[in-house]
Amino acid sequence: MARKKTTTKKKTTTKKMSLRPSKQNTIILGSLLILFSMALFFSFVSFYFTWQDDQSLLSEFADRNEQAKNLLNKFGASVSHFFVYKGFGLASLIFTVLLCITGLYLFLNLDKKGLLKKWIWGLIFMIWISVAFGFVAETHPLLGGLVGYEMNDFLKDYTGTIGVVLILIFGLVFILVRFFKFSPDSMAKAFAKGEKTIKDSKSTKTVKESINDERDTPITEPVEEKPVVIDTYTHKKDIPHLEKEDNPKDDFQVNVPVEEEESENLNMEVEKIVEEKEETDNIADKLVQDFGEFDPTLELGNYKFPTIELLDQHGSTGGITINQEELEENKNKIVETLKNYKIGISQIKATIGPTVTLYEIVPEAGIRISKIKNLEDDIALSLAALGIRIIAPIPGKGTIGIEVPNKNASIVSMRSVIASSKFQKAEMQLPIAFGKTISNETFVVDLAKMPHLLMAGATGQGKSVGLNAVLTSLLYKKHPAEVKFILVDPKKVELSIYNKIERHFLAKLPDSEEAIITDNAKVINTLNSLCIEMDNRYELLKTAMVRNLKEYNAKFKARKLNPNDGHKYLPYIVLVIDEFADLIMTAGKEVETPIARLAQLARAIGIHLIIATQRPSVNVITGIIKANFPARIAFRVTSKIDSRTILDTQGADQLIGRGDMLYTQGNDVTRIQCAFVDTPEVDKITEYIGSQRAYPNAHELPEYSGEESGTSIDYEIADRDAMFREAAEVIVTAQQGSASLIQRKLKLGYNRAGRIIDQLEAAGIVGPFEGSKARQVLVQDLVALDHLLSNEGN
Ligand SMILES: Nc1ncnc2c1ncn2[C@@H]1O[C@H](COP(=O)(O)OP(=O)(O)OP(=O)(O)O)[C@@H](O)[C@H]1O
Repeated sequence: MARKKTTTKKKTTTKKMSLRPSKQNTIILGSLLILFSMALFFSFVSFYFTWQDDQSLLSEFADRNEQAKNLLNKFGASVSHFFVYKGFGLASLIFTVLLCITGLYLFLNLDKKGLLKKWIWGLIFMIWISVAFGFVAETHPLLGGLVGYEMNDFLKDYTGTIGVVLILIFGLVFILVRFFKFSPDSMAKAFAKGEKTIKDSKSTKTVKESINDERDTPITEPVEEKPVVIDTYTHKKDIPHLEKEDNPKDDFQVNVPVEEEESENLNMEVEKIVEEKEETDNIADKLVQDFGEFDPTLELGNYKFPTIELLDQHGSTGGITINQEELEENKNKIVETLKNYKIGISQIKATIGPTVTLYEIVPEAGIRISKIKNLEDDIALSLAALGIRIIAPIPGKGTIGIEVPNKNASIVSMRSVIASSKFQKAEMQLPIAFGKTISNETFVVDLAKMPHLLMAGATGQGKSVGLNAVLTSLLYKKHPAEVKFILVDPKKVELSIYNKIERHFLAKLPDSEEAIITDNAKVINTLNSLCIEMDNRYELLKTAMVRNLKEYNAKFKARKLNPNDGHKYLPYIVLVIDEFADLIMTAGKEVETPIARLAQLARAIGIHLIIATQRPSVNVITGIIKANFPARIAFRVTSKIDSRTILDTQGADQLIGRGDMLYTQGNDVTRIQCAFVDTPEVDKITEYIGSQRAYPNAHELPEYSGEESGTSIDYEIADRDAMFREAAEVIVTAQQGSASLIQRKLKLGYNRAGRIIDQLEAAGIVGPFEGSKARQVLVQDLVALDHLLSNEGN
């Protein structure tokens, strides 16, 4: 086992390395090219002075006793012989320059767009120069090199001397026009400029003289006042106007066009200077250009999403069968019952859902709504049906709704909701298809928006199926890189089917064997670890200057965040706790506090909680939990009080069970028939996913050393936390040794409060860890504490 683990770890590191090499390797390659080009340059230059002496050594390269005079010894002599003598002669130096430029581009990681152009022009220069030298200095082979000599010879054989001259002139013209951008115009301008600058120096003198001589007022005015006006406008446009109007003299007019021409030329140069691209954003652009956006799914690139065929139809063919007689009968009974109570109906309409039919009635004018509401039980009695719910009035409509269960409820299969286009096309971060509403519409919500979910209902009413529907929805929509689950299952059997996808979708503490947590003590550690993960994620978001996980991941994908600074793609984490009541009964505040903290703060950083409970009593669903779980689902409960505890309103007590549920995310309550997914189906899905290539391990949560690990630590007095004394006073005053108390009173983080508790234990102020109970406080009062602490140093 251990062996297996190490090899897999190695694999991941090599994989990670391979993502980064380009940047480091280009720097190395760049410096290598620069140094190599320098070596070539020195070799070539010194070759001109030493080639005669070294020529005899060329054939004795391997002989160590022989030494060449070239600055780079035999290497220099050989390479230069090849490049200079047998190659391009003096023009070979251009090659070293090109090599050096390439090295610099790589070393400084510059945009390599212009590099190819430089090489093409460099080679054209090399050929032209070597041919030119070959032509003018035929007897000096080192100037033109063998290439120059041979090409010259070749051309001469076919075109004669004049032909070679013409070809060389054409080459020169080509280079001047295309590379140096020479044109007859620009040459003429350059000449004119030369002349004018000479003239300028003369003319400024004459202007000054002429100012003094003749026109005093028209010239002194603009000279003194106008510059102030000019300052507020662009110089280029205003100066000419003023000067032209006021000074029709030739001397002034000459100055103006010269300036304009200069600015034209300057404009040309300005266009070339486009060197702003040095920000991280643009580096990111380049990275995105080079490698594309970061793809978090790449590590499991071949991952196949589960297919719809893995899910059963459960006998439902999608349509709902409702008996027309039943409809008519129910309508008549409703109308009659209401008539008995002197409530007239002006209109009635039925909407058939999978389990219930909604009869919408519009009462006659003047009828009080509360009257109908009070008749709920009577209507139920006359319809002889359980689970009647009256919605008076239906929010957003001017009608009163009466929900009557269908005699033959149809099952809403998970398959039908997963296959629905509403779910398939859902552009949500964490889409969940719960089931179908009363009007037979697939109900899809985004867990990321909820942002946490509380599920409650009496036993056997469909909670576990509901949890499976949530998890299945996510498995059908999300890649293993995008979401991780932490599953807490005190019943040990409900969620164990998800073990198969441990290395794909589950997250766990570093040292734990099982990914699915069944032990309540471990839940505390996991929750605290999640709190650390939350703090870490907030830190990452802060440095990335984004507000939530979505923006963070988008920025990371666009390669704007450097993995070397600790940034990484952050998957959503969904914590599912089945049987929360059990947990809160055994661990109490120790779970409630981290859960509340996570629920309050974790929404922005992609940690979402789903807690399910059988016992919806107030000591389980406490105020603090309720306040932080706006999205709630109630399956059937046994009493109105339970319904109120979950939903803050009654109604859940009138559900018919078997997945009939009420969903609220604030004010509105929606009745939904939960989609049914059976254990064998989930089994097939997890099998399908589990048989595919997985990550080496389950996603690791940050390490959390619980309070129990600190029992034997002997803390030095000097190492104590700055808040140690305050914490000791809080604990002694309250006579309750718990980290969460310190945390609350002193507003400290988990880790710090935990450390202080350890230090208090080491100082003998509190007793050892006692599981879910608070530690015993060993100091009676503040006087005793003072005494203890002041005697400590002695
Ligand atoms: N959406 C549904 N559609 C049809 N039948 C359902 C649905 N949900 C639950 N049932 C039926 O109710 C039974 C009990 O459901 P489930 O196991 O989810 O209940 P539970 O609330 O989790 O119970 P417990 O709390 O005891 O675990 C299921 O075996 C199934 O037959």
